[in-house]
Amino acid sequence: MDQDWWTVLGLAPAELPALLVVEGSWWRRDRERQRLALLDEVRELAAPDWWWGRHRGVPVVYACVYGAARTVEPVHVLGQLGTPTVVQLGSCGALLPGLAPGHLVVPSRVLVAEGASTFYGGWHAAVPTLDLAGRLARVATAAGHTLHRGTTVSTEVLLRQPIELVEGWVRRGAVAVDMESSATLNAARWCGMRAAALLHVWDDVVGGRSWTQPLPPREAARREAAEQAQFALALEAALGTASR
Ligand SMILES: O=P(O)(O)O[C@H]1O[C@H](CO)[C@@H](O)[C@H]1O
Ligand SMILES: O=c1cc[nH]c(=O)[nH]1
Repeated sequence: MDQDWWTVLGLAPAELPALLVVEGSWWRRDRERQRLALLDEVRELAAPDWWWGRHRGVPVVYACVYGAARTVEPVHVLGQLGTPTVVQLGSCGALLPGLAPGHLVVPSRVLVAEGASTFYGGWHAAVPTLDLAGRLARVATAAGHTLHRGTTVSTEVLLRQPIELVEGWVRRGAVAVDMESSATLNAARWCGMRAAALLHVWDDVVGGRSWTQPLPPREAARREAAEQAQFALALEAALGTASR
């Protein structure tokens, strides 16, 4: 271990989380309110924005950390402490017609277009743990969500996605773009964790509909419902607990 992270975090070994859930979102306070409602005994660790709690008695950490550089931090630390599993949540932009707002995506492979992965030995792509990705896909489908599996890409910056860049991602087979998944998967492999991602579709990158444009009410409601559902699906898939 590269530091005494127990002391740094203010965490006791008996409290070791069985699961880390990381999420990328601009709306950190909203996500925390929504996600932490499913946990008991919630407290913020000494690392700001890293929340510890119990789900059905099982210790879990939730951190809404935006972008590759931040998402690798809780993975790096909790992975070294012995947390076995991490699930990445967040939104993604569609690179393929047919991915509509509120659909869910479980990446089967994630292209690296961010800067954090190389520090963890990941250069071109990252892969999730097969059985965890499979479980996420199964619980999402069983809950009635429209689910896509395939290659995605994780990029470094949100506001600069010129068409030449996007076309390159599409040529390499990516169906959606987010900003964290490849970094989380590569950092998880570095510290020996099982890892997978569950994203919800927001914008249509190829079609030119930005996430800044309001969606029609029905699509907006479907997107919000998918976003809301993601955390319970992750808990169920990773811990085997049905959502309450
Ligand atoms: O970081 P990811 O999950 O890619 O999400 C990013 O994309 C969203 C907009 O589509 C923003 O909320 C931002 O957090
Ligand atoms: O990186 C991202 C994430 C969501 N939507 C996008 O267009 N890009």
